[in-house]
Amino acid sequence: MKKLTEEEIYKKLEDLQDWEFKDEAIHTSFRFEDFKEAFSVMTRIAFEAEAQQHHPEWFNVYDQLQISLSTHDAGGVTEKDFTLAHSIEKIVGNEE
Ligand SMILES: C[C@H](O)[C@H](O)[C@H]1CNC2=NC(N)=NC(=O)C2=N1
Repeated sequence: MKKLTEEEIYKKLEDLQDWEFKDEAIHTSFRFEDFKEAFSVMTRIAFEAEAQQHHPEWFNVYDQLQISLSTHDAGGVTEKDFTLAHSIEKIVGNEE
């Protein structure tokens, strides 16, 4: 999969709320009601990641979840990262 240019990445970020491009990856963070809510969302994301064969780098403490997406083989951000990002937004209820 082809690594996207910075211009392409910034254009695609316009369709995602609260995601940013930094260090060859796209990043976001969420805060939930509690740990149960956070881990429940993480479980749903995990199943979707498996289905897409594309997996998040993430960090969770209690009700907080930080997510970074990149494509290792490409050494940067590809279409696959944006596909998973939009799936994550749907799972958390920010997108239809
Ligand atoms: C073979 C398998 O599809 C690859 O190793 C996948 C697995 N999940 C992945 N996830 C992410 N985020 N980036 C990758 O490059 C990647 N590669």
